[in-house]
Order: sequence, then structure tokens, then C-alpha cells
Amino acid sequence: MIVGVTQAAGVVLAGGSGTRVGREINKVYLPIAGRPVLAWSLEAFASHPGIGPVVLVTRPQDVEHVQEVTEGLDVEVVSGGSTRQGSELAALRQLAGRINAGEVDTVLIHDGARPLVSRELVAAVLRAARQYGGAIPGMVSEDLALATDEHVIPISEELVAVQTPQGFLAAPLLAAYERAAEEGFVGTDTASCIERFTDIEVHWVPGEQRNIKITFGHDLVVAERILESR
Ligand SMILES: Nc1ccn([C@@H]2O[C@H](COP(=O)(O)OP(=O)(O)OP(=O)(O)O)[C@@H](O)[C@H]2O)c(=O)n1
Ligand SMILES: C[C@](O)(CO)[C@H](O)COP(=O)(O)O
Repeated sequence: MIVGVTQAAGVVLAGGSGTRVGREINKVYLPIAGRPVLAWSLEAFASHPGIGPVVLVTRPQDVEHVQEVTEGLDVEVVSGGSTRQGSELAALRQLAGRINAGEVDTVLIHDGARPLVSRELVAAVLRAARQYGGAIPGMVSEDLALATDEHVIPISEELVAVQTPQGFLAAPLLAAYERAAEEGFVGTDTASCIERFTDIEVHWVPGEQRNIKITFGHDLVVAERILESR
């Protein structure tokens, strides 16, 4: 922490169980191109010139893997919650003192399961979050539609497939997450709490095709191919 300077903080989420990949260990510790998925995601933030403190959210049972991926990095490690939002709140509470002191002005929250995020996308989300109060990456997709239980409803508006990192001004983000905890509100991603508990109009910035999330086993193969083609 550089005393007297306001910085952005990075939160990298690895507190899930990776069930859908169906492997014996948490998906974020599986190797791609010789390194754990999480090592790639962490590096994007720990080495980024625009990011100060980095908080990694993990599961207690992953302690041995955590030591491997954080070796040599200046990363704060906290235990996550039973939901993604609970894990995000744990990280925000780790940063609360610095947020309330004005030392951390913006927080970017990233899925540890997205190992291919670029430094440029981190910088773009950081800029937009500071300019608008909140920003998330989105991939424009003409082939998305609204779906009810039985019907597909074509739409004229463009939909975007959201990605991470999702960035927000830190003080309203922390307040929104504490309100959500008090009221028992659980959203689908970080923007959910912001939309419900603040008047921030979240902007979107162009996402990246390469910024895939490791969700199923085949995503590991895709990510490896992308890394090999760089
Ligand atoms: N309680 C949780 C749940 C998810 N995550 C993190 O949020 C990111 C995106 O979530 P997802 O891809 O759904 O991961 P998992 O919940 O681990 O996957 P699954 O649903 O297949 O178990 C992941 O990096 C995951 O580690 C987290 O930190 N805490
Ligand atoms: C937050 C997220 O990564 C935005 O794309 C995504 O919603 C979380 O992953 P999940 O597979 O939907 O749980």
C-alpha cells in the first residue's frame, strides 16, 4: 500500500467448488499450459500497474493449492462464502478499512475461473468504473433471446453476454453489499447489488472473445488452445 495514494483494488474469486467441470479438485487449480487456471487470473491483477491491493477469495480446503499459486505474490487471502456474493462480501470486508479511509476508491471483481483476461480489459473496466461509477465487460450477441418456460421471445434490443472483471466505486459497492446482507438479497453477479441498492448506471465496455470462463471440462481445452496460439 502506497501511503497517501488512492488506489484500485482487485478481488479474484476462487471460493467455488467447480462442480460442473467434474474433476477431483477445484477447477481453478487445474493446469492450463503448465500453470493452474488461477495463477493466470491472479497474475493479470497482481502485475497490473493500475491495481494496488489484491484480495484472493478461496476455500479453506484448498489451502495447499493456494500456497502454490500465491507464492511470490503480494496477495491477501480470505475465505469465501457459500455463494459468489458471500465470497465478494468477504473480500469487500477485508478492504473495508481502506475503502472507508479513502485509500481504495475502486474495486474490480474477477472470476478466478477466467484465466485469459487481458491487461487492456482490466484497464478499460477500471477507467469506465471511475468515470461512470460502475462498468462490466459485455460481448454483443445478436443470437440471444429472452426465454420463458416454454417460449423464446425474439428481441430488438442488443443483449450482451457479461464477463468479468466487474468494476465499481468502492464505497457504494461496500454499502450495497452490506445492505444486501442485511436484507438477505442474493443476486446473480456483482452488478445485481449495485442495481438494487444504488443509483449507479452501470456501463458496459467491450468484452473479449478470449476472456472465457472455465465452467465445463472442454473449456480447459479451449483455454489451452488460446494460450498456445498467442
Ligand atoms: N461461493 C462461491 C462461488 C463461486 N465463486 C467463484 O466465482 C467464479 C465464477 O463462478 P462459477 O464459474 O460458477 O464457479 P463455481 O461455483 O466453482 O462452479 P460450479 O457452479 O460448477 O460449482 C469462480 O471463479 C468461483 O471460484 C466464489 O468465489 N465463491
Ligand atoms: C459472473 C459471471 O462470470 C458473469 O459472466 C457469471 O454469471 C458467473 O458464472 P455462472 O456460471 O453463471 O455461475
